[in-house]
Amino acid sequence: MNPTLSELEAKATRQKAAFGGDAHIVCDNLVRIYKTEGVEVVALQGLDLLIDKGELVAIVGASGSGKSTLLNVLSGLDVPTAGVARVAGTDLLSMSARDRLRYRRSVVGFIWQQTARNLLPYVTARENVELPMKLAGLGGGAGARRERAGELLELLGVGDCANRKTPEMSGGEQQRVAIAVALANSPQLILADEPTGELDSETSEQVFDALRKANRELGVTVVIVTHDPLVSEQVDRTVGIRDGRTSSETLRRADAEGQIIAEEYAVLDRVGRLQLPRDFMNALEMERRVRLELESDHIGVWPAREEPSDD
Ligand SMILES: Nc1ncnc2c1ncn2[C@@H]1O[C@H](COP(=O)(O)OP(=O)(O)OP(=O)(O)O)[C@@H](O)[C@H]1O
Repeated sequence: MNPTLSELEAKATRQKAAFGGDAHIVCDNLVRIYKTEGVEVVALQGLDLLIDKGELVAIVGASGSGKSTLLNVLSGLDVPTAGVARVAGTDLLSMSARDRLRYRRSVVGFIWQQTARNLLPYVTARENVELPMKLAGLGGGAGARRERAGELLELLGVGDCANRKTPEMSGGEQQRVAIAVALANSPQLILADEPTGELDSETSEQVFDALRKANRELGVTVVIVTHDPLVSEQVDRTVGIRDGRTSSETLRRADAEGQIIAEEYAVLDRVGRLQLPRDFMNALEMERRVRLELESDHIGVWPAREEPSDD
């Protein structure tokens, strides 16, 4: 017997609910199209991504691949054109303006690459950290806010900068204070767009350590967009984005001797699409079509056979 319309609807709803389950971040077929002067740019082309609560994930990809667009969507700064984007159960497409403000103030914390964009220049580090609590009406009274700001600065190794104004700190110190600012309202998620981009390698390491500390000690989920191998090679999972889609994932784990083993995977979406690495395709001159063969434990991918020519 054919299923009724309501049975089909129930099935579709079940399938929709199943994707991502209770993952902390769910992006399902996410699309973001920018329109400027009649020209459309598809920055995200059906991106799928799941991140669990408490993960520390790096996002990498060539310039223009859509990394910042994704981060802007997750931070609530930008609204996607279509698809699903959900963080901690909050649907980022259907939020009211009021909910968006609340989301940006208390669910996510954001760190920009430009140190100057993260902090107010004319107040101290401690006052910078107190400010988001004050604006959100959180953190108790002035005394409690002051105490929390001090604790966060200590945790991130910049307790001695508490009474210094922004220009009186190094770039790395400013970024660590920026992490404290982002953590002020106890967010569930920290997003950082190239947080070590303007720093030398030693200072980058201190900033990355501060993010790792926030992740491990406070249990905050951390997503970092980066070109910095120091960051992308030290997280448990690195997600590669190509042409507005997740294309690869590198997972790292320690073996029995404590050596870190990194394995790179291509991402398979729900309808079976995957992106072959461009250098693999170039090496075998694969274009337009490939031949697939199902083996007992893998699928073989071969360049298409040469078409016999007429002459
Ligand atoms: N506000 C905008 N208006 C029009 N097009 C935009 C806008 N923002 C981004 N784009 C375009 O969307 C695409 C993705 O940009 P995005 O900034 O997300 O890439 P990215 O991977 O972060 O690059 P980069 O590493 O250079 O920062 C690019 O083609 C970019 O030109």
